[in-house]
Amino acid sequence: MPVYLTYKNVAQAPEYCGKKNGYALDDKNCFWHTEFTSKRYILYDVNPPEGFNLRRDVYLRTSIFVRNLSEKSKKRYQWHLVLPPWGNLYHWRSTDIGPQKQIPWSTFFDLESLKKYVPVIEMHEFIKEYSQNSKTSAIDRVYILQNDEKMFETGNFDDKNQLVNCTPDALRKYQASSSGNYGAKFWGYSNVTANEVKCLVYHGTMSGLEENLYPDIYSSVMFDHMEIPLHDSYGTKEFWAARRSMRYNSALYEIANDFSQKYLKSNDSRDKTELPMDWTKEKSKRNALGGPYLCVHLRRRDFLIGRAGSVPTIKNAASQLSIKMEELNLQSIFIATDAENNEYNELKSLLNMYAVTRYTPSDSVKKLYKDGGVAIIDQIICSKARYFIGTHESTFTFRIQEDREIMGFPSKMTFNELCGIEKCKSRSSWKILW
Ligand SMILES: C[C@@H]1O[C@H](OP(=O)(O)OP(=O)(O)OC[C@H]2O[C@@H](n3cnc4c(=O)[nH]c(N)nc43)[C@H](O)[C@@H]2O)[C@@H](O)[C@H](O)[C@@H]1O
Repeated sequence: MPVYLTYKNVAQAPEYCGKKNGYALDDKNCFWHTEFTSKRYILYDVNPPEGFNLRRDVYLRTSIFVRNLSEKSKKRYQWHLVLPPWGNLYHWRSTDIGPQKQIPWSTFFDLESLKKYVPVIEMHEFIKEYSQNSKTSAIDRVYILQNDEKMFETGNFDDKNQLVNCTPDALRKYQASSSGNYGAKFWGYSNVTANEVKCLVYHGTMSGLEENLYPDIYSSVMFDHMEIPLHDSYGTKEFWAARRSMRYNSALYEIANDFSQKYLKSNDSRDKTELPMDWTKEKSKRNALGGPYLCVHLRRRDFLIGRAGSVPTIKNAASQLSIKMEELNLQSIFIATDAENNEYNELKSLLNMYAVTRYTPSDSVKKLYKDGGVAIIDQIICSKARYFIGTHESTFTFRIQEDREIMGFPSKMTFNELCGIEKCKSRSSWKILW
């Protein structure tokens, strides 16, 4: 992609640029200066093992960063955030629904809502828009962000933003071709390449990345390992505005609502869980009642190994849930879980004095919305329960808690966790700010 703005002023354009109608043509590709002259694109990717719900948090950090860039640049540049397609996540194990890759954000989220916070475009739109007449979209510069490994040795925790030589290991994914162009198979697209790849040791918050953008030179910059920069504004009004813009695909709400009406006697208007269509019209409230059921998010699988102390046995979970059900005088329990069937069945039989249910998607729902969509349906159902109890330090649980904060539940009905086999750990409760 040529650097449109640099040569927009013909007087400044190098001699070797062709000139036409008072504008300069790019020397390499002879692309015309068109309406894209001030468009700038930020792309990003995340460490492959990270799960769906941490990735959603990385999106929040990045969207706040891009929105701030737009505000600072005062229309000189139109900053756009390119949404990295979803795919190949470790936890998405269903094999009967075809490959789960290059999934656009619109499968899971409502793009119009996201756009009310920051201009976003899907990767496939970017490829079309950016490549113009060319066969490939070459991102101008890619930064591979790296942690400062020496920080703990030296005890120096100052912010860091330092270009370093890339090790062959860091560059493994970015093989350079004989033309010097890097073809990384970005998200599996063979027509997306990079002109330059740099390694950057980074320690600090998102806003510090700005000094690496050089928008007069580059029109597209990508950051790999975007999970490394920290939030500038975690828990602030700005954070919550970005979070509120993350409404789900309306079809997922419909599926979740149909299920809760049918099996959990839930109804938005009676349960006071209605929200305005437009998230910017939402107002602070604490009167949500929720449907007459308790929802538990029971995280298993890798948590049983990596976080064995902070998750309960099935027996113990059942006993914690029965105590709560009695206290709340409820009859129905909804279980959101990644547990194996035998664990779910054991829990269900231990709780046989209650109506225990979980959401099982039809084949067509699975095919259309994949494992990510099914996870969101579980999250929506939990977000509307009278009482929610989650799993310690699961980002899946955190996202449900945030949705409940937005809907206006009393905090004590939301910030609850199952105690693990060791002991109950202290809970975090990040309350909404308006
Ligand atoms: C400690 C870290 O924890 C992180 O997990 P954690 O935050 O729970 O949450 P996630 O990062 O979302 O990863 C968990 C994934 O497992 C599935 N999953 C978990 N619980 C449920 C559920 O109740 N219903 C459905 N439908 N699916 C569920 C779902 O695909 C979800 O994205 C891991 O991603 C990291 O790799 C790491 O292990």
